[in-house]
Amino acid sequence: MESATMPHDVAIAFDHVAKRFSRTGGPAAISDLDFRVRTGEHVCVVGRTGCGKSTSVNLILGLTPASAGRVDVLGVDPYRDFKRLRGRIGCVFQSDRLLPWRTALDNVLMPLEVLHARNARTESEAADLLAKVGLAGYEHAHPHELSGGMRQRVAIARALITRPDVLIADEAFGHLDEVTAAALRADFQRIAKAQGQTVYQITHSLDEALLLADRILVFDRPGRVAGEFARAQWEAGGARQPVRETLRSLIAGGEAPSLQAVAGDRQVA
Ligand SMILES: Nc1ncnc2c1ncn2[C@@H]1O[C@H](COP(=O)(O)OP(=O)(O)OP(=O)(O)O)[C@@H](O)[C@H]1O
Repeated sequence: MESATMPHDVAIAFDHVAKRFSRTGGPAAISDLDFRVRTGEHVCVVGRTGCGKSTSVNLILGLTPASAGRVDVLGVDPYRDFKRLRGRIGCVFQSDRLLPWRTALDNVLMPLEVLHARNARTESEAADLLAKVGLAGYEHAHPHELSGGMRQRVAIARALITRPDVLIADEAFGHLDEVTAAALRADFQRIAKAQGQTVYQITHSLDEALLLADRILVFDRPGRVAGEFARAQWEAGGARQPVRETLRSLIAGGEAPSLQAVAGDRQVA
């Protein structure tokens, strides 16, 4: 069902969402998540282990229902009406999840096959995408012939092949060596920005969040937003390190010093 109240410039909305896995009570995985992601915005979510980051991804993907509140993705309730979101959300996870018996090109084309949209034109688009992520010439390689970083590049191309409105990345670069991760992050951001995609990215790396995000959300246990920062806040002269420290403090679950106080300590204008 189309949401009547969802503004057009909002791609993802969590409206006081709670999630419990046990029907008989038990602790909440998410207690009260309330935030919006604007169309075309790149939001990175950070937070300590068990604060509900992956559960929020599963809610966006309609894999599990909210216990209370409302999740809205592109004006659609993803749990009740996921068929309306098919092809509109691309995902990259920590493990590449490639099918080992398929070539790189055939792995990229998988989402289109599910949509019955594989044809000569889309095959050529898949080859172009592989080239965009630096894999020209590897179209017919199988996953076992590729390095971990190359396999993750195939997974990124697969996430992009349907030209999704929303890209989800859940620890997508976390297991790669720093040089490979840096190159992949740059390509991922360049392509997503060029295509105007909304990105919802989970990461454990503050450097990654500060590099890629337009806005950073800090989650705390059990599943609530403990703080948020917009790029302008850490790009202001000298503010990057104070923001970093505030993020660290929020993630640790301690009392977060006010950003102004931290900046003031360091005599930041
Ligand atoms: N299918 C499930 N059944 C029961 N409990 C679950 C399930 N999935 C997650 N949880 C619980 O929900 C809470 C949040 O888990 P989640 O995986 O979303 O956290 P996370 O922030 O992604 O953690 P991490 O950073 O370690 O990946 C945890 O307490 C976890 O044990």
